[in-house]
Amino acid sequence: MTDLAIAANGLRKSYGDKTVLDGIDLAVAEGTVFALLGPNGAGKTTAVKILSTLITADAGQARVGGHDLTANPQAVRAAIGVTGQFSAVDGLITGEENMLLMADLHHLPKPEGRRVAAELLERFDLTAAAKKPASTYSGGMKRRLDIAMTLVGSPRIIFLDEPTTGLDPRSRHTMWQIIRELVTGGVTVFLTTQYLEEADQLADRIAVLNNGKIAAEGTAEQLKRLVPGGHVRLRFTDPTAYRTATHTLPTATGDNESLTLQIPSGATQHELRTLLDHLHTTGIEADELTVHTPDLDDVFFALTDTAHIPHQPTEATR
Ligand SMILES: Nc1ncnc2c1ncn2[C@@H]1O[C@H](COP(=O)(O)OP(=O)(O)OP(=O)(O)O)[C@@H](O)[C@H]1O
Repeated sequence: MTDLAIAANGLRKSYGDKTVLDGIDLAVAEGTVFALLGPNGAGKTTAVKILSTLITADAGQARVGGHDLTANPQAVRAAIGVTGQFSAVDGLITGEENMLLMADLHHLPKPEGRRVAAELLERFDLTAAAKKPASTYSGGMKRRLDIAMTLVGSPRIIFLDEPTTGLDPRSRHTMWQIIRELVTGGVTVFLTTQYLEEADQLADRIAVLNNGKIAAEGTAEQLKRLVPGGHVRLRFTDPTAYRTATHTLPTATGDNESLTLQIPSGATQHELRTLLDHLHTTGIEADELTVHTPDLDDVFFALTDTAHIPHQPTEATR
């Protein structure tokens, strides 16, 4: 079995009479990306704070980097890096000075600190801006500097709390690339996000946090199989063909305005072939056939309290 970078059991945390974490278990294998998904206020940041020793849990145990959180928080701190929603970047000093400050905090000898800072600034495409005050950086540059600062101490485990919130699509993709490179280098990434696509793109395993509990956990594919929602949609331009199809497909729901039919389907090869055979033998010609398979949005809406939020499903047109 792969060694676990993070292993937590029965973590609980309440603020007053509000239970934020109601006994959560986590297992994150070394060198993987784990995404903790959840709606606003679900307790994602609280989980990160506990696992990174910033606050203590009311109950439960956890080992991070092989060290017990309660017995050996110093060793945990030495093994991890944390980039939170409130960045460690000091806007009044330059990017380079921020990096050198981190190198000092990690007690790196001066020449070593300068070398590491220069290397990381280069790696995160910040060399040109290195001598400018960090307050003049864009949101994406600040996030990159924040991660670069986290890497000064060469952590094996990195907690990224909503690393791409508020970033434009290009900066988000750059951040994803950075995260992938970290993992290729053997780092374990514990990520919180509200972006389902982000979890889908990056995470080896995903846990959905809701009402203080892990509502579901698995790979993106496993989670997608948990929810119904797969269907085939047929669109017609000929009202007669539409009506005939409606009569011969009893499980279909129709929209008379747009002349479309929605047929529940797991979108397996067998189900699709059966449907296509049926259309062929009954002589029904649809103008368009689209297949919808459940995506992480479906999972999220099915498992969390936000089911009322409308969303646009992703569709593959055939
Ligand atoms: N120090 C605190 N004192 C009291 N309540 C707190 C404290 N910290 C967090 N909470 C509450 O705990 C709940 C979970 O907060 P947390 O920040 O962990 O959620 P989150 O999932 O990270 O949300 P978001 O996506 O909005 O960042 C919220 O209801 C929050 O108001």
